[in-house]
Amino acid sequence: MFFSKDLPSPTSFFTAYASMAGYMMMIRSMAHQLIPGPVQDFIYSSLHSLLFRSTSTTLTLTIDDDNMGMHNEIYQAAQTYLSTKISPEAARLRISKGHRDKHVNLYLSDGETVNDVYQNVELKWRFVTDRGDKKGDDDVRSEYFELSFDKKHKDLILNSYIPHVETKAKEIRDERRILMLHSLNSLRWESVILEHPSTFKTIAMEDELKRDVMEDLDRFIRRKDYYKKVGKAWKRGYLLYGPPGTGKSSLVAAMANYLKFDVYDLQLASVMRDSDLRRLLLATRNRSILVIEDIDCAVDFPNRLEQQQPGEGKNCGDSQAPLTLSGLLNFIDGLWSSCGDERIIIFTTNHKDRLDPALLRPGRMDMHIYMGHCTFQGFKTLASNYLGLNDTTMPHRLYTNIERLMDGEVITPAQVAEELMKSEDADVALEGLVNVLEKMRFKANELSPVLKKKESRLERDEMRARPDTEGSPRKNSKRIKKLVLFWT
Ligand SMILES: Nc1ncnc2c1ncn2[C@@H]1O[C@H](COP(=O)(O)OP(=O)(O)OP(=O)(O)O)[C@@H](O)[C@H]1O
Repeated sequence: MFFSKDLPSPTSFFTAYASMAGYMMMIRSMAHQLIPGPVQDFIYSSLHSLLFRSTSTTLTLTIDDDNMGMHNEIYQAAQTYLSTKISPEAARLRISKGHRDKHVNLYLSDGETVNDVYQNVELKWRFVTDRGDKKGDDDVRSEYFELSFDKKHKDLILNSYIPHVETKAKEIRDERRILMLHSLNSLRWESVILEHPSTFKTIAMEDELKRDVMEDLDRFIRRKDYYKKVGKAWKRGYLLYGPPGTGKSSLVAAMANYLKFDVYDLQLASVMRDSDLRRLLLATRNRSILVIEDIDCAVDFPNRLEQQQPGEGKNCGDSQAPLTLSGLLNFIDGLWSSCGDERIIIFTTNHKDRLDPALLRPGRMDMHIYMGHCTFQGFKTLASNYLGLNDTTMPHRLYTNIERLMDGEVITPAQVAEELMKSEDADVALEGLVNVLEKMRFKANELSPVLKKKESRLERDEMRARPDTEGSPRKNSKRIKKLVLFWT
């Protein structure tokens, strides 16, 4: 039991307190002078973690944009992912727009937070701008995200949530991506926005072939690690062949839209030398499709060699050497494909039989795709595109007629499209198509097999006697058609 007479008097209490505080101040200022700053920080942080470690259940990951001098892909992914999760209450946002962006992009600004939920786990993102010790010195500024969540979900977040953020970010980027068409102008790539409407949904092709092509593209995109493992460059080659107007260019555009890849339209007729080709190919970007159209007539390689001036090098390794098919193929298989990722090359031709065997040998083009005349299935796709006729509702009364007349040998999809565009009234447009089909079939039946053979031989001889050159009207009209096609 205490008696009030045992307690110190207020005067002696305050005297003891004052001298104690004095000692503390003295120790503190001595510690400041004697112990170096970093050691003090270490002591403070150790004490802090000792005192508070056991009480905190939150884990905070910091994600900055530095990965040993390279970009940190998680930071980039977080930035894109969070831009779609910004709350309407956010008070400060950053705004930017690239020259290829259609819309402005919004990003979190300093101190702004985003709450997210993943598999019932609550997460909190915060964007931090750290200006370092020197206030106002922009050079020492670092920016990073903080991701906080309950510690017990650490494995889920690292192994499942972060990959989820990366996948979502890729989808968002792909969706936002503006495709470009690069064409040659005076041996330089000139770029315009590629807004071609063709997709795998709108293209008239047999369903099975369409599925095969899409699966092949998907597999190619998925297999980055596989290509690395087997030591092959991550590239894929396609040869599209078939008569004019069967959709080869449309398929190129559909592939570009599907993959969100830019298109480089390499007009070989304007490239005369190996060195120019190398420079142009090395200037192409990843995630792109290189198209060489009409390869059978675009590159008259034997003629180029004949045109070679005396004294000009003949070796394809010589930068002044004229372009040769083997030079082109070797370069595409070698340096070009190994110095970039996700490259696709497409050759198109109306005459596969005229191609150099070097192009056709196994392993050169991974997939040969035949684009043929319009089948009834292809017609239904076009009727849906142009007239809005849906296959699942009651078929149009003329469908039976059209199916009988269209056997995949008489009319091209381009000709069908032309007929369907003549009227917005489905009855009128389809009646027009039936008339055209009947005329075509009549003409085809009229020609006896002997006559047909003779006609195709005559046509072939005529083509041989009139080789395509850069300035020929046929070539020019085709090129103009292509440009119009791409730019509309
Ligand atoms: N398979 C198809 N599916 C949808 N539309 C097609 C198809 N084929 C042709 N078309 C239509 O016809 C037009 C011309 O087709 P496209 O240029 O793609 O054919 P192509 O086979 O590349 O012809 P060419 O061999 O003359 O270059 C396209 O703009 C498109 O409207």
